Amino acid sequence: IHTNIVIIGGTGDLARKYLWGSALQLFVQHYNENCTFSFYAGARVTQDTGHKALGHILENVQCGARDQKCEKLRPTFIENTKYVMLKTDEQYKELCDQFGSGTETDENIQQIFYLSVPSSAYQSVSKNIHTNCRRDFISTTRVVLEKPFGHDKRSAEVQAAVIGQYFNDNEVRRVDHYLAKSVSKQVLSFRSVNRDNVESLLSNEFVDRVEIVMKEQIGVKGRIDFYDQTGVIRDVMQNHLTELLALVAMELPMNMSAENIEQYKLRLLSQVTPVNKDAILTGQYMEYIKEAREEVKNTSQSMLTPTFSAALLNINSARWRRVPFILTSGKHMDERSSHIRILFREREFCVSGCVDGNSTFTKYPRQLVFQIGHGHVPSAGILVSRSLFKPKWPPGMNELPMTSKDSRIHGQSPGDFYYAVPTNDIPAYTTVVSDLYNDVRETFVSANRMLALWDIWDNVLQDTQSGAPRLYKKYEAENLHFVAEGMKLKYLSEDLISHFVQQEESRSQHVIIPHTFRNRTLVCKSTQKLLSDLALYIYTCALTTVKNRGDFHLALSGGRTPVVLFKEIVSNYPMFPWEQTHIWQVDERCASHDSEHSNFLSILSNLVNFVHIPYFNIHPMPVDFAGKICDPENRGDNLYEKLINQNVPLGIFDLILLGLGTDGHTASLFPDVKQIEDSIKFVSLISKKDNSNIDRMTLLPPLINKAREVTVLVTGVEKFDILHKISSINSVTTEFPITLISPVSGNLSWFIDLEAWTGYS
Ligand SMILES: O=C1O[C@H](COP(=O)(O)O)[C@@H](O)[C@H](O)[C@H]1O
Repeated sequence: IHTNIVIIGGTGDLARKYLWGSALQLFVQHYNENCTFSFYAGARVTQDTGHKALGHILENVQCGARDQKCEKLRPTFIENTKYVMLKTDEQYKELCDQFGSGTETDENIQQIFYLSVPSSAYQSVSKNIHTNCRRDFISTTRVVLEKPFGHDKRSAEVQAAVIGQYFNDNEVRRVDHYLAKSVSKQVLSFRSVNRDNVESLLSNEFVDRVEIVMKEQIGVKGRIDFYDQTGVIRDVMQNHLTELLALVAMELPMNMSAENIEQYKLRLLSQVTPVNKDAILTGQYMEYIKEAREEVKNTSQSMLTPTFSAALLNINSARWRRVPFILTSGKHMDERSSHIRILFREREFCVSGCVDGNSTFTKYPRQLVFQIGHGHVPSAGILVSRSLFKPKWPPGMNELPMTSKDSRIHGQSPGDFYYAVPTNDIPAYTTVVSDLYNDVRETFVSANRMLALWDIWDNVLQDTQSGAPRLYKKYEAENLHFVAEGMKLKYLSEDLISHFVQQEESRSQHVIIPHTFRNRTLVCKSTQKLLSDLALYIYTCALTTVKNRGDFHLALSGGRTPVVLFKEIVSNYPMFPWEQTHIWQVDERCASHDSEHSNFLSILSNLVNFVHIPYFNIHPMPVDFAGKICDPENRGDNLYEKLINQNVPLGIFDLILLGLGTDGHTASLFPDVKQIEDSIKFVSLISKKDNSNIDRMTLLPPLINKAREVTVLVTGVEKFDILHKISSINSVTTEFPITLISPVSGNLSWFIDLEAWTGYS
């Protein structure tokens, strides 16, 4: 077998820190004359720059102490590792053309592409691989993806669908490196060899609570931009911690095949009740906002980013009902520890001679701990309270006496535990790469599981985005102690720090963002995040509409705001179904199409010119008849109405993009203009002049309100006042024409940036 491993993003951080070292280990483990490898680091920088960067990385990829086999093979590994510039189709093709050369028999060539690149690049990289690297002689193709797998369920589905255009499920591997940690790997084996003791104990009859913890001492300085979009919930709780929960809580199959394990995990995840806003707390370390100011332009989102969270999860099954699973994770915590701690209820009561350490009586608490990483133990391993039961250890675990400089470990003295550690504590990424090669499926997250994980967290993410997290001091997070009351979590003490910091820095105005505005959906985020969400919304709507109805009729407004949105769509969605999309105009100025005032010119030069859309799918408003601009005799408005009736089924647009003026106008429906009340017509000329003193043509409310989706994009501080005014008007008034917009059976979604929402830039 010859295996080609391409690490795309091969000179980046993850590759430098973990992947190349793991690749060397893989090579040392498997290389022989029948099992050969070529490694490639792919990136967008030039051959020369990339080659130097890779050389530098490989110099630092070293063997373990006294690993002679590795020392001997390391030079061959380096010889077989090359840098390739991967930017264009040709470069991908040239790379993959090399895969077939050599002495191997044709059917024994594998290709593995590790995408160590931002997830926004997954689509274009996947397309390049699919287009240029599919060959008959390749027996196996794998693409490896790192999280984030979307930022909510919907985007995760879109990401999966996009990747699914190029690779089938069997070819895709999604990495959660917590599944590859040596102790995580032993959880099911431990449960299995102790089936008789443990399985009967793991239930609501005996378990008081389960704590799943990932505390880190590092912060996120240098990564604020990423972290503002992620926060601790998306970064680790939705994936690592919930995966750990599944490992301890799933039913244990008799036959531990990969398929069974997957099915049992999916069943368990479907029984976890989606996290509710009362069952989650968030915090932020105090320096975060300062770091954000140095790293990102707009910090209005940063104020809301959680760097700590605690959540109470419930499993709706006979085995686990009413047992609280408490998940906690934070940056800049007092210690580094990741563990699953199962605490059992007390059922025995001491009466005499019960002093700790002196008595043979059961010690409190009784617990089973999977120490996944760090903590106060000498090394990651499994701990069982001696008073619980004497465990058997699965193959690959070594029992050790517990020694520790700390007098208490998880609340017990070290000697009170049975303790075992993995014989080989292999770094997580070494296991990831090895399991990738050996096709060990349990280490990776299937598409179904990824979506099941989102089902648990999807709803609550919106809620946690709207309130400012409680502030805490670095390494001293006493302010975050919390209490579980029924199904709710509450902080134990008053929030004194936030109050103090607000006074000090007049920091935040505690932005409250509800789910709705004027009784319709509200999405409110930093400008960039908002634009990318709206672009994704339009893309998803286009895909679904094309799938269900064949054509996608999109009506676009003019003005400056949509221009940035067009750019977002053009650069992020090369697979947008333009062939099936029809572009219509919401409104137009009475000016020739090559005039700087023309909305059509703006749509043309910022969108249409960058995409492959059939010419006859573009429908400009007819304002210019051989130089006669908006001449009433030409009846351009009637003509456009007719065109719409002929081309848009039932005159129902699939999506209309609107904006909002500071005076409350939308489309070219200006305040108190008589035509905007016309209840018969769909399109009209508007004689009211705006600042530029130019007449307009516009779609009218009866037509707009028939649409399936209407989105109103509102950005910038100058929109704060008008939003405030219309927020409390429930009636329809021509004083604020936006109030006339209310789709009859379609959706109306407000996309408002934080500047417009708060009035602060
Ligand atoms: O996935 C992630 O994990 C790391 C922590 O990993 P560990 O193996 O050192 O426990 C975390 O720092 C990072 O934010 C997160 O994306």
